[in-house]
Amino acid sequence: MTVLLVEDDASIALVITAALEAEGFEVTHCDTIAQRDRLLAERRFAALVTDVMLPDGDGIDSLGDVHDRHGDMPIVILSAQNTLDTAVRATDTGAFEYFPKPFDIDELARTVRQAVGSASAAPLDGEEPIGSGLPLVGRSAAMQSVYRMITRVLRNDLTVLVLGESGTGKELVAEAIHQLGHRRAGPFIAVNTAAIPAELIESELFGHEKGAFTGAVARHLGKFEQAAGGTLFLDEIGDMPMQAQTRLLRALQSGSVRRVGGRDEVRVDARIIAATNKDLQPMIAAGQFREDLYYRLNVVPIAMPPLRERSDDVPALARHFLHLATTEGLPRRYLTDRAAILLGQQPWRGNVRELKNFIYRLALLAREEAIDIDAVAPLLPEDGDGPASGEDGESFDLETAVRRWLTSERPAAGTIHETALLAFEKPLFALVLQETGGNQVRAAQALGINRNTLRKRLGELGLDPEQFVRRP
Ligand SMILES: Nc1ncnc2c1ncn2[C@@H]1O[C@H](COP(=O)(O)OP(=O)(O)OP(=O)(O)O)[C@@H](O)[C@H]1O
Repeated sequence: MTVLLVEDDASIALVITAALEAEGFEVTHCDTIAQRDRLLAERRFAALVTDVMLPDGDGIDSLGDVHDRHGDMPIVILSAQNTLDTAVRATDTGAFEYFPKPFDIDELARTVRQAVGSASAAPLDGEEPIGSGLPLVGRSAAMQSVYRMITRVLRNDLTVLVLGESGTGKELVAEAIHQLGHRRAGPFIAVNTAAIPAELIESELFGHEKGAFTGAVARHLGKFEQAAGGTLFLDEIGDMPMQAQTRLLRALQSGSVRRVGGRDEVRVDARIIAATNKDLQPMIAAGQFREDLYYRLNVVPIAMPPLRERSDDVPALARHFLHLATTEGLPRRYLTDRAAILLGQQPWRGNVRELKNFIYRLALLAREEAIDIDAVAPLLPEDGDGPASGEDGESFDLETAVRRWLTSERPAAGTIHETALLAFEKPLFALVLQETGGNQVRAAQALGINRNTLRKRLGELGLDPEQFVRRP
């Protein structure tokens, strides 16, 4: 993957090139806006990194519609003018990140890597490898705040608390911090504290000595020790029993653990990332979560937005998962824009996890290579809020009715239009006949069809006009 670097200061360009190459990129370097535009017209780049003050103009103002034309190419802007104005102008271009000079060169390189990772859900045109770089997909403003927070903790060992509803990607964030951070050579150990029986939590986390309790046939290293040199991810921290919370707090405070049944304190060298989908504040108030533990863990909070608050990420996520499904042996499929929009309108109460499962199901069941709304709609959960309503209530009702019909009938692909018209005709004719009191001549006139056609269709649909005749 090649990054286009526009920087007229040769020494800065050299340093940035080295850092980007260390991140695994190839770099094409140029000094001017004119060269930049020529290169952009010629080929695709994974990202554009540009200075602002260039010999032939302003690197931001000259961007014009570059972002529109290269929608999936992140733009990273470097500037010596640390004014709010430059920052705002940079953001207006759709830039992924704005770096005031002087900046941390490694952070810049990682941000580019991350930006490319997040843009990697580009349409399946086969040009951009998907899944490289950061595994997190989504370029919404909400996710950019998340990325910014991630970049801030990569070079330190500050404890991170990832908060958010189930399925929003909390574990993925923990993995990203580990993978991109300075502990990446060490292990990433994840432990779901909610899944371990209360009486086993301590031995799971801190280990036990041989004979510490019945069944402890050998010494066992706990997760803290297993994570030495790496990262320990404590998931579902809000579900931890009180006693284990106390032990955990002690370990965090002292920086050491004692194995169950052991005497010695063993120093721990693990970066701690905790996560929960619980709202800890009320739990603290109710005495269910230790306040001091909360402050220990909540050094750097990262709040994961629910998917419904960043629905502009849904199409990219959906396409990303379709691609993943292909790599796992499911047939190659792609989403039409209409289908992607329909997906973006769903509430996704189970967040990204629900969307992911849905897309895998879709990839499995869709018969056509192009997945359009007719393939999506029948699989949508029934309790979904459905597409946003139109201005007037009636069009909304109709849309809902059609969607319900699609869900319940599930007509075979290739027959939907015909089946839908048949399904629609019957109640329509019945209603009009009801209005005309079974008078077929007036009904045909109102419908604007030939009387004989109406009669024939009524026969085919099994509708007896007699039943609508009003009797005194
Ligand atoms: N931004 C994203 N880009 C790509 N995949 C994502 C993203 N967010 C979540 N996923 C995927 O969605 C699934 C759920 O994510 P994850 O397990 O990280 O959620 P979680 O918030 O930890 O959930 P829980 O609270 O239930 O443990 C995973 O398969 C993950 O890979």
